[in-house]
Amino acid sequence: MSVVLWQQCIDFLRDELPSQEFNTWIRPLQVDGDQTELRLYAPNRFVLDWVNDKYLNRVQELLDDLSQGQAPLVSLLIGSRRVASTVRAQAGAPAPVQSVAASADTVQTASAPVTPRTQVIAQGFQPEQSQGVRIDEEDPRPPQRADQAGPSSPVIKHTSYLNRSFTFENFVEGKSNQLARAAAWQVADNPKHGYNPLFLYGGVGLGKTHLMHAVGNHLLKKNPAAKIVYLHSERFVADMVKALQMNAINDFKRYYRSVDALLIDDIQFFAKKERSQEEFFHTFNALLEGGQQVILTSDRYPKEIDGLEERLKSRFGWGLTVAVEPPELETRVAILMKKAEQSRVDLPHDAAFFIAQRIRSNVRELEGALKRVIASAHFMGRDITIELIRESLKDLLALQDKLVSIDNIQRTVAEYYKIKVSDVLSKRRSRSVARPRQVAMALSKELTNHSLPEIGDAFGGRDHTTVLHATRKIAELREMDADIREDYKNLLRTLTT
Ligand SMILES: Nc1ncnc2c1ncn2[C@@H]1O[C@H](COP(=O)(O)OP(=O)(O)OP(=O)(O)O)[C@@H](O)[C@H]1O
Repeated sequence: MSVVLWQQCIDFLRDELPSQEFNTWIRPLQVDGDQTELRLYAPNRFVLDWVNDKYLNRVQELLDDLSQGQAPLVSLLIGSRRVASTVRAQAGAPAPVQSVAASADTVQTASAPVTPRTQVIAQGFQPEQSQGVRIDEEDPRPPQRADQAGPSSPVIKHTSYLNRSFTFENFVEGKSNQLARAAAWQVADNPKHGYNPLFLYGGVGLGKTHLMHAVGNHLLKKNPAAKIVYLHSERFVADMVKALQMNAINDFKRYYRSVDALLIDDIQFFAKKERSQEEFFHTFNALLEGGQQVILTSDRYPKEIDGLEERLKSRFGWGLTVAVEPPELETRVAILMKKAEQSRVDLPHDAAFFIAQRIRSNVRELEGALKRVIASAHFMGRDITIELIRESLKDLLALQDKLVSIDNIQRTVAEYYKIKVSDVLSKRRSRSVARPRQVAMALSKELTNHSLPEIGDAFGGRDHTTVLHATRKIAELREMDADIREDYKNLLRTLTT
């Protein structure tokens, strides 16, 4: 009964919270219980503390409302270990918190510290030539470390593929990546915390790979002998196929199970590759059981990756799953300033602001634009000014302007809210039309270089004060109303990528 109640409760939370928050904190909670008790299992302490702090009161309120005052006792636990608090949900009453004794745990174990005595970093597994193909699903031999693998071991190229410039120091923190950075830092600095696997997800070029490498680099700094393996998931698949062809699958298994930390990028590429998923599943389990750290990235939330086995999706949720969002304007400016500083280039603040205002899609594009500007300044022997930026990014800026015309914004908003463009332009004042119109005006102000009177004109000849009012109203609602916040974010993404 309490589980059913919980399902109803999360439906409300899904509506109330921005999807990133919901996915990070509420979705990973597992649940069981009976008439009198509802047990919520957080995958680790980080999630537990956060949920306890931020959402438990609301959960109690909802449960109380839904059960008409008959809410069950709510316990928050890590895995199956009772480490936190038991909270009696009572309508209208503040939540009393009592300590509960610890019981034996079963699930999440902390990852081991990086073990010394292994060679540096290898990008991937290189099988020796051998004849025939024999596929052993399970290798009965215990995993060996790469340096213990003996003369018949695969040839492992000890080449560093970690990008040494992707460090925490070079990573600019902002609202959009704060949580991901904090989680990555925890893993890097204190791998015993048990955030294993760390799963970072988000759109292209937003810093997932950078953060992943930052963890690897930090682990290496603490222990230069650690074996940190970074690779793209396509490389894992290719290695596996090669190992199968060369009858070296057991070496493959041993190799990947011998690492101190395995960093795999863009795991959405595993989708629909069943054999690779199978192999990865065993590797992943072996590493987790051995307390070795796993870090994964993907372009979307794991449960939303089509063609990925359920058991993998569910195991990814054992650790910590965090989103990296597109950076907001201030962070984009800070990133540009940082990159310019790294290149020892003098970038005036107004020039950085100008670029950041126009290039909004992702950090990779932002970096690309800055590189072009720096190259132009260098070749022409000129300082970086807004004029120089306009010249060197002419095509890019023209494209951006074209993409985000007021027209396009009106069409996109109308489509999003399932209303007609003519409604957006009309004088109708009903909420279902007026709010989307205000959103479209606010987006036009943010995404185009048109003045308030020009925007007013484009919206059926309205006064500039109406546009001003709309932008202020939407800014206020984005702070207070999760739906509008989410809508605005989705529309921004659609219009700028
Ligand atoms: N917050 C940041 N501070 C500094 N540099 C950043 C930040 N975010 C991203 N970058 C830079 O942007 C570029 C792209 O980042 P990265 O490769 O990590 O993106 P990604 O999210 O892994 O994208 P993809 O999914 O395409 O692999 C890198 O050069 C990285 O250093």
